[in-house]
Amino acid sequence: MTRGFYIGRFQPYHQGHHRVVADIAEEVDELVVGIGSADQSHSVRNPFTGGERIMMITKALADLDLVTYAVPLEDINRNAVWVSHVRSMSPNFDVAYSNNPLVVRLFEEAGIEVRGSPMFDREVLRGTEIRERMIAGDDWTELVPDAVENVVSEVDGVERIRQVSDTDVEATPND
Ligand SMILES: Nc1ncnc2c1ncn2[C@@H]1O[C@H](COP(=O)(O)OP(=O)(O)OP(=O)(O)O)[C@@H](O)[C@H]1O
Ligand SMILES: NC(=O)c1ccc[n+]([C@@H]2O[C@H](COP(=O)(O)O)[C@@H](O)[C@H]2O)c1
Repeated sequence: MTRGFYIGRFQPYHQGHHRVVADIAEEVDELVVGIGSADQSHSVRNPFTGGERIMMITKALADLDLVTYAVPLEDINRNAVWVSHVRSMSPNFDVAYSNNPLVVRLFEEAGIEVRGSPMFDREVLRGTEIRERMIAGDDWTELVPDAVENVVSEVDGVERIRQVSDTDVEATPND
């Protein structure tokens, strides 16, 4: 039995992540999806809460023939103990999947095997691109699984990211 661990911010969970998970499913029996920066929300870079990202991932992965666990992970301000933090919150895992150089380094220093994954259609399949399209009013829905589109709609996510991306409205002078 092999259990994998795939970490990301998933702001939002998109088709690139989904392709990676489908590939990982060929290599492991179970997968922990670690939702990084789970304490961050309501900003342009991190619009969705940990709970909203749990919904996106749980619903998007429902059809996969793979046991998955979505685990929210708050950031901590000490990289040297981050892997211990992850381990304290996650089911045990045998191999971690990431392309993030800091994450790779921290897991390798902790003696955990790390595997990279190929990038799919990275020109457009990027959280940053999707958030920019939401703000601009361009079509972003084709870049995410249907389940994610539904969650964004349920939480009024497009209106939220547009509102928080706005600069302060000038106060009207009284005199
Ligand atoms: N299009 C993609 N194809 C394959 N892997 C991807 C793709 N986009 C992101 N990943 C990988 O998924 C993991 C989590 O990514 P993350 O949540 O930061 O998404 P992102 O699209 O890079 O987001 P952002 O643009 O918000 O930084 C990382 O290891 C990242 O390399
Ligand atoms: N010290 C820490 O809290 C720490 C260290 C390394 C990675 N992380 C988190 O892991 C996640 C990595 O995901 P990405 O590969 O999508 O950047 C991010 O949410 C990042 O904040 C946190």
